[in-house]
Formats: sequence, structure tokens, C-alpha cells
Amino acid sequence: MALLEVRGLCARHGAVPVLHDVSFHVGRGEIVALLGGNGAGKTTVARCVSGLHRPSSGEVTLDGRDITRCDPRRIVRWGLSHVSEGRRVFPSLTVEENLTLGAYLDGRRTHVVAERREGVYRTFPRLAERRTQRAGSMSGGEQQMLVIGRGLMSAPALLVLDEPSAGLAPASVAALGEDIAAIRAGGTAVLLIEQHLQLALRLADRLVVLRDGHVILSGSTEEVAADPRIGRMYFGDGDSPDRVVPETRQAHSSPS
Ligand SMILES: Nc1ncnc2c1ncn2[C@@H]1O[C@H](COP(=O)(O)OP(=O)(O)OP(=O)(O)O)[C@@H](O)[C@H]1O
Repeated sequence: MALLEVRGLCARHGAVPVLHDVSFHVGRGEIVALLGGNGAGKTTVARCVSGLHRPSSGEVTLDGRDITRCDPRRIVRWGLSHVSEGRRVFPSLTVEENLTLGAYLDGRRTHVVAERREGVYRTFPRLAERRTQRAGSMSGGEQQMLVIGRGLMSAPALLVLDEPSAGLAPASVAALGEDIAAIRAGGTAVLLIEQHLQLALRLADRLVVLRDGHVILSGSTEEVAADPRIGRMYFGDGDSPDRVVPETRQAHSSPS
């Protein structure tokens, strides 16, 4: 059984249909990248999965449990954490305070919160070094690390990351790739919503490509990278390569 199963998802914004029969799954410990251009529907998929947008039809299950249209707070408790686009830190709070807020659903169990925070610090030692620093004074890459760390504070089985590379300098994107690989190495599956093709190719086990709210391609990273349609999507018709060649692929063990 897949960890996350999305079947026949349809969604609208007002009267406008934006998702059409979207189906895919994420296995335990897997990284699946959801790709597509601006307005393809990636964020809407993420928001439907985490309970922030009500789909018009279709089904979402997490670990076999139907979570379609459930309260987002219950979905977090059941093991899905959504880090939305935009690196929304609380700028006047410290790193430690920002992390603690990520466990607000477990806020009364202080030993659990402290253990989880130490776990985040082990995954991201740079956050430990900056634990007393105000989040607003950190670089964009560090703020991204912090919001991801905050997402891990609910101890999710699945982390949904919406465009974590947006607006980051190349060196920070490389560091982000290492962070995401470290999260998976810790056993957390990732649904990675990205426009950064090379980052997705480097990290993901499988790719799902959306266009105009339809899944137009899905399969193993190798299969999808070999499909000429992905080259056309990212490089245009004129100079699309026969196949997209990933830069160095992140070493990782195969998901079970
Ligand atoms: N709040 C909203 N109200 C109305 N239409 C919306 C709203 N949010 C998104 N849309 C529309 O829904 C479609 C899908 O948008 P969505 O944000 O899911 O795409 P996306 O692939 O995440 O794009 P981007 O990469 O630009 O964030 C687009 O046509 C968009 O204009």
C-alpha cells in the first residue's frame, strides 16, 4: 500500500476547473517530484492533499486512511506536513521559537517538542548553531531550511514541499538538495513540487508532470527524463534535447 494515494482528483477555483482526474502515489521513504510550469496546478494538488483546498471529486488516502476533505490539523496529526511556498518564517522570533511553533499540535507535551527539535538540529546542524538568532536576519537558504525544519516538527511520514528552491541562489539550491536527501535518509517521504528540473532529476525516484491540470507524464525519473515531451516543456520545440540528462544524481538507497 502506498503512503499517499491520490485518485481521480478534480478541483476548481470558483467556477474554473483547474485539476482534471489527477492520480499518482508516493511510497514510504520515496521522493516524488511534481513538475509543471506556472499555473499547471501543482500548488492546488498540494493544498488538496493537505486539506487546505476542497477537491470537487476524487480521493486522497494517507497510509490507507481516507483524508479527502479532512480538517488540515487532523491530517498533520496523521502524518502529513505541508511546507508552503514563500519561506514564511516568523521574522522576530528566534530559530528555536520558530521550530517550536511547528509542534503546536503537541505543544503541551514539552519533552516531545524538545526531542523533535533535537532531531531537527541533528538533520540541520546549521540551525543548531543559529538557535538563538532571529529568523528574519537569516539568508534565504537558511530561512528555507528553517521552514522545512518547522515542517519536520510534527514528525511527518510525508513532507510536502512546495517550490522550496524558488528564489534561491545556485549554491543554496545545492544545499537544499542535500537537506532533502538527508530528510529522506531519516525515513520521511517527500512530495517535492518543483520548477527546478535538475533538482527534481537529482533527488526524485519518480516524476509526475502536470500541464493545465492534467497529468501528462509519470514514471520513474529515468523513464520521464527520456521522454522528449519533458525536453520540449523545459527547452521549447526549437532546441529540445532528445533526452534530459540529469546532473550528478543524488546517491540514495532504493525505496522499499
Ligand atoms: N486563489 C485562486 N483563485 C483563482 N484561481 C486560482 C487561485 N489559485 C490558483 N488559481 C488558478 O488555478 C490554476 C492552478 O494554479 P496553481 O497555483 O495550482 O498552479 P502551480 O502549478 O502551482 O503554479 P505556480 O508554479 O505558478 O505556483 C491556475 O490557472 C491559477 O491561475
